[in-house]
Order: sequence, then C-alpha cells, then structure tokens
Amino acid sequence: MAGDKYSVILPTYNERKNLPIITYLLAKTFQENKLDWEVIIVDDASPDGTQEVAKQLIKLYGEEHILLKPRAGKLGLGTAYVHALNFVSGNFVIIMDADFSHHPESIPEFIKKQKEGNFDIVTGTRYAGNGGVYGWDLKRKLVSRGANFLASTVLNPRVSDLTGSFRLYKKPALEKIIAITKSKGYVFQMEMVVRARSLGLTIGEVPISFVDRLYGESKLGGDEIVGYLKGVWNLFVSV
Ligand SMILES: Nc1nc2c(ncn2[C@@H]2O[C@H](COP(=O)(O)OP(=O)(O)O[C@H]3O[C@H](CO)[C@@H](O)[C@H](O)[C@@H]3O)[C@@H](O)[C@H]2O)c(=O)[nH]1
Ligand SMILES: [Mg+2]
Repeated sequence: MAGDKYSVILPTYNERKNLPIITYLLAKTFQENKLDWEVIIVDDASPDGTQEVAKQLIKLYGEEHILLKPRAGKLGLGTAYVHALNFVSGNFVIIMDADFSHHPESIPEFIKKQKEGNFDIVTGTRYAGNGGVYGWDLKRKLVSRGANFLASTVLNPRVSDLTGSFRLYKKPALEKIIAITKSKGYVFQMEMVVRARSLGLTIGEVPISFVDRLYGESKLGGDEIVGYLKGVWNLFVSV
C-alpha cells in the first residue's frame, strides 16, 4: 500500500562476512517490489569489524536506508530488538538474522500474507508446509523440536514454530508485545508469540527454509537451554 514502510531489524555479532551480502539482497528485494525500506543494524561491539562494514554500507546505500545503532557490549538478542525499535520509522517491522538462515527472498511472501489477513504478525515457520531446516546436526534439531513441542503442549499458542525469529510485525503490535515480554535470551521469540496471543493479536504463518550459517558460529549454548525451560515454566504459571 502507498505509505507503507518496512524497517528491518538486523542484530549482528561478528557478521562482517555476511552483512554486505544480506544487505545487498534486502535492498534488491525491496527495490524490485517497489517498497519503502530501511535496515537498522544493531551491532554489539563485534570484535571482527562488523561496524566498519556497516559504515561502508551506509555510504553505499545512503543514511535513509541503512542505520547503524551500535551498543557497547554483547547484550543479547532480546534487548537488541528493544533498542532498535526506538529508531524504527516504518509502520511495519521485520526481524531477521544476518547470517542467511533467514533469506530476504521470503519477505515478499510475508508481506503478501500480512495483506491477505491484515495480520498483526506474520511468522516464518520451519515446521509446516514446505518449511524446513538444513545444516543442523541431530542434537540441534532435537533441541529445536523439543523446545517447540514443550511450549506448544504447555502453552498452546497455536503457532507451528515458536522459536524462530524471522517475523513481520505491525509496529504498534511489536511495541505492545515488547512492553510485556520479560525474557532476554533465545526464549524471547517463544515468549513473544505467547504474549501476542494473550493480547489477542492475529498471527499468520509462512513456511521458510532455515539454512544454518556458512560463516561463524551459532551463539546457542547450554545456558540458553536452561533459560528456555525456565521461560516456559514462568509463562505456564503466569499467562
Ligand atoms: N546485537 C547482537 N546480535 C546478536 C547477539 N547474539 C546473536 N546475534 C545475532 O543474531 C542473529 C542470530 O544469531 P545466531 O547465533 O546465528 O543464532 P542461531 O543459533 O542461528 O539461532 C537462530 O535460530 C533460533 C531458532 O532456532 C532463534 O531462536 C534465534 O533467534 C536465531 O534466529 C545473528 O545475526 C547474530 O549475529 C547479541 O548478543 N547481540
Ligand atoms: Mg544463525
């Protein structure tokens, strides 16, 4: 629709090699679809020089399209979104990873889905339709499936992929959800969906292929798994 603007929040930690290509593909996708856009990069003082790359990208694409909103240290994904939201100028917000696990080519499908049902949220799903996961070992697959199974059973949020983070939000919806979401680690994604349901927001789903990163390493560790279990428990007793 005329007047719509899409703000992509891209949290980065050591994504120097991925950032130029993901930005190129985002720009291309938005230009080809004649959409108004911006990318907000939240870099947490990556030691690999991600911010230097981001500054080059600002020169290339312009300040109206690329914003760098860095923080002084590695403060985690959840707070990165909260931080970025202060700078969003679009009426829609897209949250995605910078490491190609989330491919920009899905964005037009998210937008189409959003328009179809006037959804508050459209979430990418690896666990419905022709969605899938590629490149994970058995352990990581089991952790992801287990996390989804547990939260679905206990909290019943009627979404097939609770832990993914590739999502499109109406900006006011995201603001409302973030205001009441408490967790900070990986569990954040799941809590956001559960909170959205408790607010009566509508959610559409689009199947996506999640491909594990080529460069660098995932930041998921044992602490995050414990944090997730605690998060499910806290929501179970509170929502
Ligand atoms: N600013 C900032 N960015 C971060 C931080 N930690 C990770 N990131 C960035 O956040 C994105 C995802 O981080 P990964 O480390 O690649 O996560 P993952 O293990 O692949 O997990 C992904 O899949 C999970 C579901 O299976 C998701 O729950 C998770 O949010 C993410 O999408 C990447 O762009 C990474 O640079 C941080 O502390 N600060
Ligand atoms: Mg990743």
